[in-house]
This record gives sequence, C-alpha cells and structure tokens, in this order.
Amino acid sequence: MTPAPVIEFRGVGLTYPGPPPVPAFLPVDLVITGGEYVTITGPSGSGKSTFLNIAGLIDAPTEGRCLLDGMDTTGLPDSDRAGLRGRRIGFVFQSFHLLPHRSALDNVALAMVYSGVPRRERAARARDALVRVGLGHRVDAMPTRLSGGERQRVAIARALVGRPSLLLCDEPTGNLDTATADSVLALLDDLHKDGMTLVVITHDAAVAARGSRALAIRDGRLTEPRPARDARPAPLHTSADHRSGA
Ligand SMILES: Nc1ncnc2c1ncn2[C@@H]1O[C@H](COP(=O)(O)OP(=O)(O)OP(=O)(O)O)[C@@H](O)[C@H]1O
Repeated sequence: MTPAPVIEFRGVGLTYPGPPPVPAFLPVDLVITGGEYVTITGPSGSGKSTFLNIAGLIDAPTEGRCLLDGMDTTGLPDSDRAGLRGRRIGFVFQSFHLLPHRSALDNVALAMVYSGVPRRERAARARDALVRVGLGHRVDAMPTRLSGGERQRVAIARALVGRPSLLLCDEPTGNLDTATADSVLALLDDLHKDGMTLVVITHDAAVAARGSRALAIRDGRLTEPRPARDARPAPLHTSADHRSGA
C-alpha cells in the first residue's frame, strides 16, 4: 500500500503583510508522504522558519491550501489549528525548551495535559517515551543535571509522547557538539526506521545528508535538487507554473 500524504501543499505561499510586504515563502506544491525523512537547508533569511511555521500549523499561508493527514486546514479557526497541531505534530527545537525546574518525566508528561490523555496514563506514557529515546535511567533528573544531548532526547520524547504523525525539527543539533549531535541523529534515524515522518531543518550539510529526501530553500523558493549527476536545483511545481501551463 502506498503511504498516504502527511503534508500536502497546494500552491502554498506566505507573504508577510509589511509594509513593505515580504514574500517570504513563494507558492509551491509539495507532498511529503508517511515515513519520509525530509531535510531542508537554506541560508539565513531564506524562509526555513516560515516553512516550518506553515507546515506546523503555527502560521496560516496567505495563499494556497495546506493539508495535514489529508485534512484541509485552510480557513480553520486558530483553536482548531492548535488542536490539530497538538495531536498530530511534534516539535523539536535547537534550544530544547524544557522547563528547568521539572523532571525529565514531568517535562514529557506535561505535553499531554491538553491532548486528552487521562492523567493516570500520562506518567506511564512519559516513561515509555523516555525509554524509547534511551533515557529510561534518567526519568527523575532535572534538565540542569542532563547533558545537552540528553536534554534534546527529553525534548524528542516530549515531541513523540502524543504519538504525532509528523516530527518537525528545527536545527535539532545546532546546540550540540559533533559526537552528541551524532547520537541524536542516530535516534532520528531509528525513528525514521520505525516509520516516523520527519522534517529536519538544518544549515549543516552532514545533517541534511542523513535524510531520505533533501529539499533546499533560497529567497523563499523551495526546490528539490536533482540526483547527483545533475546538481542543478529543480523547482517544485508552483501554482504559478500551473497557471502558465508549465
Ligand atoms: N513577521 C515577519 N514580518 C515580515 N518579514 C518577516 C517576518 N518574519 C520573517 N520575515 C522575513 O521573511 C524572510 C524569511 O524569514 P525566515 O525567518 O523564514 O528565514 P530563515 O531561513 O528561517 O532564517 P534563519 O536561518 O536566520 O532563522 C526573511 O526575509 C525575513 O526577514
């Protein structure tokens, strides 16, 4: 059975209103199917965060339609978008964003407060998620007593505990030394092998090389470089292309 699309952009673009207006993400068609491990690279200011905010249902695009798990999110009220985001998308950030005075277990369990998981199940699920990321022995540790790599693992456990269909990672190894970064990337590899859909934003070519599909973004234009023999970036179909019949 062909995996179903998790993210589907149909002519999705975003222009910040300004003034002056900033066309931060140019209209594009894109399908990311279940189980893909997509990396996105691009220089500062190229539109990576804008992409992440659209895909993560944080910002609504100013044009096009954005589907998550086949559901059209266009025009949904903010509360519905937040609900979908909470249930279906896990986020991992460069700077971990853990609560410093709560244990690893609490940090993960608190992610379920608004997701409808009964209170009595939260601790067990948080523990399972921490075991999954190799931190079963550190569940009671405070983030200040954890290494950078361990903190990022807690953050990944927190992102996974709601059983999302998509993990969106923004520079997940940006604050880690090379050896620690490698162990976090190995964890992402494992999640990919288990079937998780991953989108990883990075400026690091070595990180980008880990994915199964590499996209690039420059000046708001998302492209999919061709396989090695022809390194020229190929544009993804944009709604403008459709309009011109290209
Ligand atoms: N709220 C906003 N209003 C207007 N312009 C914005 C806004 N947010 C971002 N931009 C502009 O949109 C463009 C894309 O920004 P974005 O933050 O997506 O880039 P990025 O690739 O994530 O950059 P970095 O790697 O530095 O975080 C940039 O030109 C930026 O200045």
